[in-house]
Parts: sequence; structure tokens; C-alpha cells
Amino acid sequence: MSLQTEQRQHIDTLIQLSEGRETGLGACREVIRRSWARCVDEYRLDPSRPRPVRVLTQQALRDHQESVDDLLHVARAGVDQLHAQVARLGYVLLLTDHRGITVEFRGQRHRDRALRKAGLYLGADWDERYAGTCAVGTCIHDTRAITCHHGEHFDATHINLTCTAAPITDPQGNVIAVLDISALESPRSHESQNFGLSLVTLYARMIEDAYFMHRYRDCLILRYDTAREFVHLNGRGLIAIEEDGTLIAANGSGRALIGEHLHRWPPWSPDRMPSITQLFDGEISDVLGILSACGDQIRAFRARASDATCFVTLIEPRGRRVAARALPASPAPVPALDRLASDDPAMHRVLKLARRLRNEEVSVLITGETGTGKEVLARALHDSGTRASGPFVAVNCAAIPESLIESELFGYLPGAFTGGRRHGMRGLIQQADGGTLFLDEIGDMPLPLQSRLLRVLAEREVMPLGAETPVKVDIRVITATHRDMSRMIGDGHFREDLYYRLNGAQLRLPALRERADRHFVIRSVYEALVAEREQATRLRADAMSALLAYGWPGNIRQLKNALGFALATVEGDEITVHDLPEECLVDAPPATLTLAQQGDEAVDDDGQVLHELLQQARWNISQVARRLGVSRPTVYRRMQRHGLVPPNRRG
Ligand SMILES: Nc1ncnc2c1ncn2[C@@H]1O[C@H](COP(=O)(O)OP(=O)(O)OP(=O)(O)O)[C@@H](O)[C@H]1O
Repeated sequence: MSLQTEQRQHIDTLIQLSEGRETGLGACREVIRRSWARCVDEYRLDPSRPRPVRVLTQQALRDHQESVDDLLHVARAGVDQLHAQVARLGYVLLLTDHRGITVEFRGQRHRDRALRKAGLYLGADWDERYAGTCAVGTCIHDTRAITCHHGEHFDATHINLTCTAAPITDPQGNVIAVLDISALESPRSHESQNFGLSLVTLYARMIEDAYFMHRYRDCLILRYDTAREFVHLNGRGLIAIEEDGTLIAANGSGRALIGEHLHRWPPWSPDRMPSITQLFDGEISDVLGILSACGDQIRAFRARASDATCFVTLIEPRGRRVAARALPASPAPVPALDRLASDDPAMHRVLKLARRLRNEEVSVLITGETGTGKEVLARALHDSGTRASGPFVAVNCAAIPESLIESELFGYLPGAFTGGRRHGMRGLIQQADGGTLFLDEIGDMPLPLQSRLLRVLAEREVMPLGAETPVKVDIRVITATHRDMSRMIGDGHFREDLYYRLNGAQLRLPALRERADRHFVIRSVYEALVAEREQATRLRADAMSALLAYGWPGNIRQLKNALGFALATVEGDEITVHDLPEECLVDAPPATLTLAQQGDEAVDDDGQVLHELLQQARWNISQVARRLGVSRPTVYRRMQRHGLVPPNRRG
């Protein structure tokens, strides 16, 4: 079809539209349809009268250029880079101001005349009000990136063009410029321009960010991304702040985060913005501390509104160091605690509190899913405190049969009961004298013993079975549980007064899948295993990627088992993805494995699943524990709850 025929048809369609008849508009995109309606109803453009291209005089052009001088200066490098990429594909590049006037242009010298005729030229006016629907004008109106391809242009003069434009906005979200690539000839299909749309959008954002950095160069700028590797290179969010954390301005991603925050917690006065420490879960000293940190100067924070982990770096104001007094002194190293985490916001909080608690006598309750390292943390607290030279006695209340807990904990005198040792036994509480008693799975402590434990804690003395006088004990108690203790108290399974005595301070360990420092945890568990086995085996990157992607329902214990399995079965000197247990190779853990993830309470409905797992494993409890990533006692306890008895013990 000739261009003239196409233009005539195009004009007919638009005339039908202007007369309120919508024939032939079925396939038209909504964004274009709305713009056409604006051209007819608002701007009173006549589709039957194509308009000549309007190019500004030199003087008028200079005025427009001057008004965006600062931006042009910053944008030039981006404009040149983008042009270098698209020129050989037949595109020219336009940068317009917010009114659609082309203030910067990169063309093709040999096609100068044709380009000028098409309006692809310095000084050309692409305002929607004059030029009709077009990439630049419609992009300015809608503040969004758009391709205007062939017949989507309103004016018949432009229907041989393909144009793709993306807005560049200021920190308030107002369009200050538009980046556009256009071609005189292009394939028919609209999809052929999709790649161009992504490319122009990317460069528009880079220019926008470069301009933001330039404009707020005298402020502290926080740069963040959800991928650690990209923060320095291309961190998505930019937020300029005062040294006290007050927000000054943000780029598009930063504004989206602030918007999300204000949506959840609206301000009580219209001009009240959240400070950076409300936006991210941390204190201003944690943020400023990034500047004095060693290593890559990136720190993870949790964005409160979305709960996403963001990796943050800080850029100092140009030519000025942030006042030394504002920079917090780094905390004194506490190796036993420091080695438990690298850069995870939740672990930062846990370890910060643990540092404060390590030399205190206050009882600590550690909560978290099974296998998150509650016992490891308890031991680190002990090792880093004033009781380090005393004993650390760990008791798993779920693993000791109920009938033996009392004698194990409190001890007994000779002849206190039949079946006891001839010389009696010093109970575990006494064994912890001068050190720490760690009571794991405290929720499994039988009710009658809870009262006795309460007495030990209140009076600091223990009464062994068969004894007449109590024995003084000097212990610090740390307890742990993965259960919902308030529910247990509500159900009458746990004494409230004991709970308050044990819960002097609470440390909640995050699940492995929630941790931003998973890479560090995998590395350190792996290195510990390799050192223990004296095995010089390397963990290859493909295996690491699979481990990072997995959901870890059984947390660090399951991770340790998986790595232990790989080390035991690997044939060469490096572990690849193929050496990992099969269940770690899926994106989401299989349904049966989510058993471990839930508290024991949730498992009540899941006896069937546990039964199936046991049958599959031929009642090998260790194997089921490994699959679920829980300890053997946990499996036994769950079996007991569901009345599951191994075939060889039946009858
Ligand atoms: N930071 C760590 N580095 C290396 N190994 C760890 C770490 N944390 C935990 N582990 C290992 O993971 C396993 C589970 O840890 P731990 O027993 O402390 O978890 P837990 O939360 O007490 O589990 P449960 O709730 O089943 O009692 C242990 O083998 C422990 O050695």
C-alpha cells in the first residue's frame, strides 16, 4: 500500500473517531486511544489537515536549552552512549525539555534532509498539543515510557515513523526532559520496538540518577538495591538525607519506597515525611556507620514497609567528610558472637542485644524455628561472658523421657529410688554451677517440674531427690523454644510466672531463608565441615547458587546435613550442583518437608504426612530427621503425638 493511501485511511479512521464513530479502533491500544481523544476533544486538532513540522528559531531554541543547561551537561554522556548503540540500527536520538522541544539531537548526517522534514531535528516541537499523538508528547502527558509506532501517530505526516520515548523526572516526579529514539523506517510489527523501549527506559533512568547525584552532591546520599552485587554499580534507590536522617529527596525507586511506607503509616500532618530510620529498620548510627565500615561498605537493612532486605551504601557530600562526631565508634569485637552472622538486619539486632546481655545475669529466652542455631547462640553468649570459664550444660527437655527429667535435672541421693545409681547422681542443674544452664525446648518441660524449676530460679538452690536440705547453686539460665509460648500459657500448658522469669530478655533468630547473609552462613558451615573432615574440597559456584536459591525449611541443621552428605559422597575434589541432595535442587521445598517449618502445633493435622515419610524411610528415624531438617528427638516427639509406633515396637 502506498504512503498516500495509508495516510488517507488513517485520516478516515480519525475522522470517524472525531464524529463519535469508533469503527476500526478495535486493536488500538488504550494509551493511544486516549491520546487521540485528547487531540480531537481538547486540542481541537483536525485529522484531515496534516500539520507541517514546527522547528523553533535559533534564539528560541537557545532559551529552551538554557533552561535545562544543568541537565544537558549531566545527560551528554548517556545520550552519546545510547546513540552509539542505536545509530547503526537506523535510529536517531532526541532529548527534549518538558515542553517537548528538542534541545539535544544525534542524527545521521547523510539523511539530514529527510530527518529534518520528519521533525527529527534540533529545535523540533513534539508537544502533543501541536504534533498530536507522538512518543515524546504522549510520554510527557502520561509521565511514562511509550512507543508510538507508525499509524499510532495522530498526524498523518508521521505515520511512517517509529518513536520510543521515556521520561526523565525530578525528585518530585515531574517530567523535566524526555529521551527518545526514532527511525524513518522500521518493521511493521509493534513488538519489534520492545527492546528499544527497555533500552530507552534504562538510559532515561541512568540520566535521571546522574542528575539526582549532581543536584544533591552536597548532601549525604544513600544508595540501595535488593541485590548486593549491584549497589555500587547500579543501585536502584537513591535517597538524599541530612546527617540526622531527615529525608531531603529521592529518585523514582526511593519515592516508591517512601510512598509504600506512607501508604501503611500515613503521616499525621501533610508535610511530615518519615526519616530514614523509619523507612529502614535501624538507627542513624547504623546508617552512618557504613562510612567507617571495612570491606565493601555495604550494609543490609530491612525496609519496614515491604519487609524486603535492602543493601545500602552511603555517598559522602562532595568535598566534605561527615562530621567525625556523627560517625559511631565500631563496637568492640566479640569473636564468639561476631562469627554467627555477617550482614543481616535481624541478626544485627540479635547480636547487638546479645553483646549487651553477655555479662548480665538476666535470663534469656531464645526463640526461632528449629535448626536456626538457638543452641549455638546460647553457647556463644556463655563463651563471650563472665561465666566463660564455668561449665555450659545443655539439656534438651524434649529428648529426655518425662520419667527421667526430674532425676536428670535435680539429681538424687543414693537409694532415692529403685533403679538409680548406687552413689546417687549430681543433677544437671548442679553440674552447671558457676556457669550456664541451657534448657532447650523449654516448652516440653512437664508442668509439675515447671514449679520445681521456678523454685530453683527464685531461691537459687536445688533439692536433689531424697535430700533433706537444699544445695546452693550459682547458675545463669538460658532457655530456647520454637513454640508459641503465649498460646501454651493460654492453653494452661506452661506456667505464666515461670515464663516471665525465663523471659528476662528475648532473642529471636530469623529463619535461614529470611537471612540476607545466607552466602556467609553457607560458607562458614561448609568451611567448618571441611576443617573437621580435613578434606580439601571446593564448593563450586553452581552448587552455591542452588544452595542460595533453596528454601531451607530445616534451617542451618538441614544445610549442614546437605553439605555433610555432599562431602561424604563426592567423588572428585569439588562439589557441584549434582552432588547436593535432591531435595535441595528444587525452588520450593516439597510439601512434606514443610512439616519442619511449622511449629509442632501445626503438625497436629499432619500425622499422615509424617507417617508416609516414616514408611518411605523404612522407619529410619535419623533419615526422616535429616529429610525434615529437625533433630531426632523432635521426630520422636511428633511420632508420640500422633501415636505412630515403629513396626518392631508394636505389641
Ligand atoms: N552459625 C552457625 N555456624 C555453623 N553451624 C551452625 C550455626 N548455627 C547453627 N549451626 C549448626 O546447625 C545445627 C542446628 O543448630 P542448633 O542446634 O543450635 O539449632 P536449634 O535452633 O537449637 O535447633 P532445635 O530447635 O532443633 O533445638 C547444629 O548442628 C549447629 O552446629
